[in-house]
Amino acid sequence: MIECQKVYKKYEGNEAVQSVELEVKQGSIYGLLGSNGAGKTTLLKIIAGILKQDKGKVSIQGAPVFENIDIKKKIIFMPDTPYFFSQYTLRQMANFYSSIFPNWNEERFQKLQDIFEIEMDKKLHKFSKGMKRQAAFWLAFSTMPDVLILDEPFDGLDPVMRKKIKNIMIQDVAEREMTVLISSHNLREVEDICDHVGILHKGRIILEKDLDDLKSDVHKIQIAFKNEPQAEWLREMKTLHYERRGSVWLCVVRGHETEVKSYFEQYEPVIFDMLPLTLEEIFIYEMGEVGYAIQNILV
Ligand SMILES: Nc1ncnc2c1ncn2[C@@H]1O[C@H](COP(=O)(O)OP(=O)(O)OP(=O)(O)O)[C@@H](O)[C@H]1O
Repeated sequence: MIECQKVYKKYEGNEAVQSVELEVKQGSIYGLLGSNGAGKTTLLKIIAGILKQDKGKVSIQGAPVFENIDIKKKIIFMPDTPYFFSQYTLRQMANFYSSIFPNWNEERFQKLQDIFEIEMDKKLHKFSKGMKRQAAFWLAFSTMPDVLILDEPFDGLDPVMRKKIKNIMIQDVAEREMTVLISSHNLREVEDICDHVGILHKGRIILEKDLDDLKSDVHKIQIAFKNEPQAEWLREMKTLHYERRGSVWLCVVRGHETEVKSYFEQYEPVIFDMLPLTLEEIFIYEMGEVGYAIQNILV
């Protein structure tokens, strides 16, 4: 659905996006994570066809996006600061959107009044930051987009509104296979809705994973023995981390659950617990392995 091949963009000597390969499948929600200045906005604008890459290919539904009006009618790009015509009300903005987006759904727009807490006939520039964000989502959802590209979309929204918006998004993904690409510098903000995540660091994707694979593949083990095994007992395991707390070992290992279990059970432990890892822990261990600090996206 969304495909980037070796995408590169430079601003006056600053290589903002470097050889990025990225694929977002139809009906998937992809979280693009990265610290400030990582290149997220630049990449999203390239994908949305607002900026042109210097090198590489970008396509949506198999077609290049830049200057492609037909594709752009099916995409919504929501910038980190929503933009509206300065003197317009939400109703007037809606009329404008309906003239541009052929799939505009007036019935849905009316229905969403029950969700969003903003007045339709008040000028948008008088709204607070969070209300403007609500208005942007209201308009976006009413265009029935095939692809939603969101730059830091939850900034300024209260927790209740975040939840409501995430629910509508998930519903659209489930019911009509909408594809979503969300940038964020905060893993916790997006981990409950994304099925894929990619981490952008200094213009490069340094990690890309399916979240279910990630969660099912990494395990935290607490283990203790009556008779301690030989010093190199963990050598056969793909170990991301281990430490000893008194007589109990804490190990983070990668592998299939059954294989991991049978490996540890051969040592006949007196304590053996497999504990779930939070996504945050998985990232810390994974990234530790490739040698990058990612504290910024885990705040
Ligand atoms: N218009 C521009 N002209 C020159 N350099 C730019 C421009 N826009 C972005 N950059 C640079 O490109 C790099 C990537 O910026 P970008 O805005 O894409 O990062 P980001 O990951 O979205 O950051 P943030 O999380 O802070 O919004 C940064 O070093 C930035 O200074």
